[in-house]
Amino acid sequence: QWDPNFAPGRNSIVHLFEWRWDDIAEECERFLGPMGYAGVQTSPVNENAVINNPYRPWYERYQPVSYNVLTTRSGNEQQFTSMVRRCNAAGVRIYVDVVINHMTGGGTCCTGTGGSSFNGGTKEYPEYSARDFNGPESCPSSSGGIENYNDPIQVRNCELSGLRDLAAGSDYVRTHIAEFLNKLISLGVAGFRVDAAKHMWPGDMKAVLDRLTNLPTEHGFSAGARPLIYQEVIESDSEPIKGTEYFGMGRVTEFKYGRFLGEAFRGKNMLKYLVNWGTGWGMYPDTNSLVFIDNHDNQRGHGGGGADILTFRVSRMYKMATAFMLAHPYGLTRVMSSYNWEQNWDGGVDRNDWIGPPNENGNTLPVTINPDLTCGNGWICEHRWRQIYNMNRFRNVVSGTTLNDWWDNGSNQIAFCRGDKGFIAINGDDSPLNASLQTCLSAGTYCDVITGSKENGACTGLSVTVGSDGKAQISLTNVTEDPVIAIHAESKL
Ligand SMILES: O=C(NCCCOc1c(-c2ccc(O)c(O)c2)oc2cc(O)cc(O)c2c1=O)[C@@H]1CCCN1C(=O)/C=C/c1ccc(O)c(O)c1
Repeated sequence: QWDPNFAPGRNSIVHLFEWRWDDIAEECERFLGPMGYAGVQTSPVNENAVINNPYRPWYERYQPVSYNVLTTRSGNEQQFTSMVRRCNAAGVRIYVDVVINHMTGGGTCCTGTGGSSFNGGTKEYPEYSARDFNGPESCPSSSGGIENYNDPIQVRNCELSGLRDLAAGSDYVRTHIAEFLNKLISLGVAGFRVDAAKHMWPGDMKAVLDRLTNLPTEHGFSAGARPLIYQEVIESDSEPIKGTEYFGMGRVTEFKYGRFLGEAFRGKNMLKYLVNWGTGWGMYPDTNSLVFIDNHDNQRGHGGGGADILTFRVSRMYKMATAFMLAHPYGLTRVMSSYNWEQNWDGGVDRNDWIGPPNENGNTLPVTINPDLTCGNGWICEHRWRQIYNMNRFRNVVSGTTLNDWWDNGSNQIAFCRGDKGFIAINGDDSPLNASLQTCLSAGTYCDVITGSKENGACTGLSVTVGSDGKAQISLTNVTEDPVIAIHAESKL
């Protein structure tokens, strides 16, 4: 269902992509809890195929081998269980990325990350055998693979990029998947990101989710709470399958969000048009949508969104777009937290888009924290960038308010209030913004949370003086590092 089961006062999920369980547990206690983040999306927790060619790619996590063996390069069941408890105790929920549409590739063989044997060729896995998979009787394509994305039957019943396609119509498969998800719920997980949901019949998805238990009260959930579900559906204007088919089971990833914001902040669309951002732009209703600037797939240049997706590599635009996302009331927000890899552009394609997490001989490196609170060992930690973690707090302070007092200069300078709790101004023009604007805040001096924070009763960055009429002189040159000003009720001196 659609409610994230967040602890009070928290609003955003962070995708700690490929992080180890021990590191997530530490991060919940030392950073995410104290900074007011609401939850973590983890990488898949169940055993996956060990792929050595290319060497241990990120997408090996998306080739399941077993549901019963919770051992991956992020850690084992004991470490996962401990992490969920520690994060829940810190007020941070855990959402697991679950891959339930398929198992490994047909050519993949023979050992999983937990040591299990399997054979993709013969469709033999520890818990599944050939009869549990779709074959020619249900897949209409000659190759057995998805050949035509305009045929919803092929998209659901044929093999996605060669991956063995589970027959989710079978009672055994539905029950086995539900047992896997219920095991995770018993460990304290608050919900699931359902990978490749577009490739599952909505009816099969519903049959599985109807088998799920309530969230256990001993993990701090209210009685009768149901797991949050958000389903990955990469829509395309030309494809018949739409996210709305999946609204009945939970939220759906809204890929238009990152595409449109990428276009706008890259200057392909004027920021003034963001005045009706949300359903006004044809995006899903607020309660059905899970929104993000980029994700693990489209930050690599493919998947839903193409070349306009903003990532950590274009950090100035990325921070502007993220500030807008976290300030705006629309959608359940997810912040991407990436690792670095050296791109190798060759004819418009990154030949290195497969590269897995920082590692030594396939063992994922721990996340190290530098004295300036940034991460080392190749982890980018966007969620630890001051402009982003301060805007996460902004989102918490303004929660429950609407968007009001929109202002723009007719092109790329915009500003708006959130009730009487927060105010943001963004300058996307190549000329300075210098105007007296309505901030909707009470008179006083406020710390700008983009250039700094309010610490020990003082502003470490710029401060803004609001008059008794709620107006303030907002001055944003276009050459500053971050052409954004944000102030809120808790950044007042
Ligand atoms: O070229 C590739 N794949 C073919 C084009 C991308 O198609 C895939 C899509 C896909 C792409 C676009 C769509 O509109 C769509 O409906 C599905 O979803 C997947 C989901 C998985 O769990 C595992 C996969 O291997 C894929 C996949 O290969 C490379 C090599 C194998 C993995 N992979 C990839 O590119 C892996 C991509 C991938 C993996 C996990 C994800 O959650 C995801 O969104 C994409």
